[in-house]
Amino acid sequence: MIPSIFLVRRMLKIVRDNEGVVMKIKICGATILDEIALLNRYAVDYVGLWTGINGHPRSLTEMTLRILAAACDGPQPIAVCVQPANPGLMEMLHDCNIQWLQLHGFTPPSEVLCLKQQGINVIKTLHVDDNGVCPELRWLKDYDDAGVDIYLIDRFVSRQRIGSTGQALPQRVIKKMVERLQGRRVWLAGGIGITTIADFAAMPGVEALDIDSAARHEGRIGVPLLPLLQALHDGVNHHG
Ligand SMILES: O=C(O)c1ccccc1N[C@@H]1O[C@H](COP(=O)(O)O)[C@@H](O)[C@H]1O
Repeated sequence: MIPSIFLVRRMLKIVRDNEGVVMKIKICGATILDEIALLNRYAVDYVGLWTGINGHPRSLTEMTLRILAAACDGPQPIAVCVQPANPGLMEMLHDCNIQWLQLHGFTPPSEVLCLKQQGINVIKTLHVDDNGVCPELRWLKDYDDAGVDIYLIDRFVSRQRIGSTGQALPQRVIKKMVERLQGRRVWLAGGIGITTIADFAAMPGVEALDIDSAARHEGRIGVPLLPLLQALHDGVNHHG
């Protein structure tokens, strides 16, 4: 049976109140106000808004970014980009009152430092393949020194398909990466869905789960979200 929105909100409050098993949720790639309204209602923690990604069907114009960010009532908006080269980016984020920037490309530590000096919170994606190879690890200390706030582990397939693979990394690879990142804030993305979310519900060292594909039905964030949150709640209870 599908629980009511009120029950889901109560469940999520329990997830958050239950010390030690809190798991935050980010839903990525909202493009319309109806999606933001749903994420507000379900008390999701973060909303990813794609911006400045040339040729991406869900990359937002500045005006839409501003409207969607302003509509976030609870969830914190995160601008998600691949190359933060646009000189007006920081001004735009400031105007839109967006305090978080997810760098999903191969931005070097020197550029991260520049962005940090302009006062934005940075989430740096770590591209990890199924063998556990992650090119950014070589510069981990430089990223730390540049001031990366959060590291996001995502499955890497190819430069032609840099995100939203809808496919998970092997568990042993995730565990090894989380160990390697010990002492840092770590988020996890890549194929988190209804059948796997419970496994990640209380994963030590992971602060938030980042979901795109599995929250969508016919391209829109919607129907699958409630069962996903229910499965997360069940997972928290199971592990707790
Ligand atoms: O989806 C994309 O095409 C994309 C483009 C630019 C930046 C990020 C992108 N996707 C990211 O992929 C992960 C997880 O996706 P999934 O749950 O495996 O479908 C998420 O962080 C998105 O921001």
